[in-house]
Amino acid sequence: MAAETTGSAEAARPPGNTAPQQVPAIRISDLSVRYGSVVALDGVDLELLPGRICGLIGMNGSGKSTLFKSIMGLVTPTSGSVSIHGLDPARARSRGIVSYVPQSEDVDWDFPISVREVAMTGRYGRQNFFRRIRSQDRAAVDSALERVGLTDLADRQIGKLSGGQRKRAFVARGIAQGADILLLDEPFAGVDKRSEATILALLRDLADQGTTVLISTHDLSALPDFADEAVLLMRRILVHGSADEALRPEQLALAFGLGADEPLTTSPPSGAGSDAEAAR
Ligand SMILES: Nc1ncnc2c1ncn2[C@@H]1O[C@H](COP(=O)(O)OP(=O)(O)OP(=O)(O)O)[C@@H](O)[C@H]1O
Repeated sequence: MAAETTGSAEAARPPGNTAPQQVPAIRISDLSVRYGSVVALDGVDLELLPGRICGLIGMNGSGKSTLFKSIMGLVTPTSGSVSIHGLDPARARSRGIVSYVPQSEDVDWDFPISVREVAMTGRYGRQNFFRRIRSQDRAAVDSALERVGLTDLADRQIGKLSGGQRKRAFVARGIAQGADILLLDEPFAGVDKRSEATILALLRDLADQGTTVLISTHDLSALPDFADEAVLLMRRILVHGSADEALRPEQLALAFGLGADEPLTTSPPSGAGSDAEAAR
C-alpha cells in the first residue's frame, strides 16, 4: 500500500473549494533532522494555511516534538528548510509570531510564577532590554486572561491550577503575544472532557480569526472533532489530509503497527523500523 505523501495544504482543501490559494503560514521543504545517528525527521514537506487547525499524530518517537522545535527554530535542520510567513523560524519566534504550549511534563509547576506572569512572558519580545511593563502589555495580558476565562485566577501560582486551566494559561500567553501560529504539544493529556471542549472552542475562535493551530495528540478518537486537517507522522509524513484520511486503518497500521517499539535509527537492527521503511 502506497502512503499518501502530499504534505500540501492543497490536499487539505475541501472538495469544490475554488477560493484563491492562500499563502501558507508554515512552509516546510524536504526537512531532515538528525540527533547523532538518530533520524528524527526525514524529508518532511508540509504547508499549513492560516486559519486552520491541524492535528499531528504519530507514535512515540515519530518526530512530533522535533517538528515543533523545527518550526520554532530550536533545532538546526540537517537539510531542508522551514519558513514562517517567509521568515527564518528563529526570527519568527523572536518576533512573537509563533507561540508554544508545552507538554505538561516539560513545565516546572512549582516555579513561583503566577498565571498573569506566564501570560506576560508572551510580551517579552515586544519589550525593551529592561522588560519594563507598559500599559499596553497589561492591557494585552488582561484581555488574554479574560479570553481564556482565567481573570479570577490571574494571581494564582501556576501549579495551583487544574490541568485544563494550566493549558489555558499558556494559550493566554500566545494570545497576549499576538501569535499567528500556535503549537500545542499534547494539550489534552490529563485534561477532562469539559476543559478539553473549552480549550477547543477557544482554539476554533482563534483559528476563525486567522491563527494557524498545530496540535499533537495521542487521542485519535478526538481528532475528527477538532481538526480541519491532520498529519500522520513517522519521521516523514505518511498522510496530510482530512482527519478521516489520516485515521484510515491501513495508514494507522503503517504509523503505529509492527515494529512500533523499535528505535528508529539510521542503522536499525534487523527488522526494526520496518514500518518506516514500508512507508518510504
Ligand atoms: N536531544 C535528542 N538527542 C538524541 N535523540 C533525540 C533527542 N530528541 C529526540 N530524540 C530522538 O529523536 C526521535 C524523535 O523524537 P521526538 O521527541 O521528536 O518524538 P515525538 O514524536 O515527539 O515523541 P513523543 O510522542 O514520545 O513525545 C526519537 O527517536 C528520540 O529518541
